[in-house]
Amino acid sequence: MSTTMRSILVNFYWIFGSCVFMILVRTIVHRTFTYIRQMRRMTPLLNSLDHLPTKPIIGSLYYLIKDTKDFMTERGEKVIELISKYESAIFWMMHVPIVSLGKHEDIQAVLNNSRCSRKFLRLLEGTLGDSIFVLHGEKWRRSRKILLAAFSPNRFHRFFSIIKEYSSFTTKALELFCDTDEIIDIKHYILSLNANSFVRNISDYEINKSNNEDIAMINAVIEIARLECTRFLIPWLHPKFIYKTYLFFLGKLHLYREILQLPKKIIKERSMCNMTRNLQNDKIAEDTDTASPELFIDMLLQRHNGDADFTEKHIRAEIFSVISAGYETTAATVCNVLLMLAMHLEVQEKVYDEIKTVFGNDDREVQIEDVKKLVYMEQCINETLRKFAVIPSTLRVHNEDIMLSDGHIIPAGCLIFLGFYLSHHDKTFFPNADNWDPERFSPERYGDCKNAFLPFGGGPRLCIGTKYAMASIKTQLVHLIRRYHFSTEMKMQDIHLVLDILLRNDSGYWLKLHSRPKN
Ligand code: HEM
Repeated sequence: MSTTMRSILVNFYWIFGSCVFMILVRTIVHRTFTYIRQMRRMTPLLNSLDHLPTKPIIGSLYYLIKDTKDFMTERGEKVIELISKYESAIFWMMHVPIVSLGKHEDIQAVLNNSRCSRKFLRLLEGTLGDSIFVLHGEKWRRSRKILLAAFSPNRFHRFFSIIKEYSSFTTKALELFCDTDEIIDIKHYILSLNANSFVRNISDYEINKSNNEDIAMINAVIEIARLECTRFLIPWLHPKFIYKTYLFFLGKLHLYREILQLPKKIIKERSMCNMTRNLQNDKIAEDTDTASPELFIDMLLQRHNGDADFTEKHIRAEIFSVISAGYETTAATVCNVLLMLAMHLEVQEKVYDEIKTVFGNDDREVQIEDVKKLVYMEQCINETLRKFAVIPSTLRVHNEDIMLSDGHIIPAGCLIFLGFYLSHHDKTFFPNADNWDPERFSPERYGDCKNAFLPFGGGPRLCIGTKYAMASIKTQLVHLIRRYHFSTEMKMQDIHLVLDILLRNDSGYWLKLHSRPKN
């Protein structure tokens, strides 16, 4: 290399290096000043709220780590233990203040405030991309409109036949363990039932059990939820670069590639299928262009065709988000209900009697009309969603001050933690809240606790899958309980709850299956 060339290169490196350094210093200085300015305004308002125990620098995180053998699995209980002592309180995740709300009036006031956003979820961009969870404003409205259309009750007929198909397949697969002494963890069967039926419902795609990639994506969703939660609790992991380095050292970077494989395959297979159909039949092509398509994936593809800004990346993000929001929440609820029924045999018999009343001695298929008639079963599902709120909390940010019911003010820009779990354990509405008692949701008593029961959130961002989830859970339970009587040796105190984005039971769902008398 000539000397001139070398000196040009050296100069280039110097200039480039200095620029990067300047940008870095500018960013740090800018962030520090913004933080100090924000804190100056926030501190007097925050000081009027109760404070969770805090240590310098590390904040309340110290109390989550203290006496903890495994931060990943024990933090759920610790967070709940810490914040459940207060109706509203402030806790510091290192330098970030978070206001925790547990009173339903306050939670609902924030949920109903359409100006509260989930900006913090930008953190999850790497995982969720530009999907409904991360979007706001007009883009969020458009995404929500598509999802509401895709999951509207007039499409339930199609959903039902798929859920029925997989439920009866699972019921048959469990035959192997019936009337044996074997105790099985039902979770794997229920997860697979829900993953398969959910993906088929949104896209017609069949998860290939022999294909490791499909299964890897499903498993990766669970692991990523745990990692993202750790990232949220430790603000030093918020910058993308640091988080990626952290993942690299944990050997977990591949998970983020894995989760996109299934959406990619779904899009490819569906696009090819639509192309073949259109070639074969021009009439169908016309229909797909004008009418509202049947499947969620087709709705996304239609939008993709008519909107240059809605790229394939957006479709992947939407598919991934809806799969992660839909299948595991529903599966966890089915498992929780089965475990509760196995622990409370007299309640299980009442549910069985109700199934017999609705279906008679007939082993006929479940119809949509049947779902409404399963009133007592719904009480059991609601009580389970109360006690084990699958989504135990959510977060919001607001750019204006908010006044709480007790007159305290949450300053603008502060992260707000909405504790559905705390509201579900409020003793004013749910006496003996630790007990599992479906009678709380009996028609006579439901009015007393309705407002404090928020398993699907509320306000403009109310869960889109509320009706779908309830119908799906009931259908699965009918198939299983009609065929098997469940028992367990597990006790309430054996259930170990782990918190990430969902609240999971980490101890498994260990059940024994006994056959019911055939009609
Ligand atoms: C038992 C099952 C389920 C529970 C407990 C549940 C719970 C929730 C909760 C609490 C929220 C509000 C989160 C927030 O306000 O930040 C939510 C939002 C959402 N849920 Fe569900 N969900 C369930 C099933 C489903 C299903 C089956 C779908 C599939 C369609 C779904 C799709 C969504 C979507 C897309 C949102 C975001 C809505 C938005 O931001 O506008 N969920 N869910």
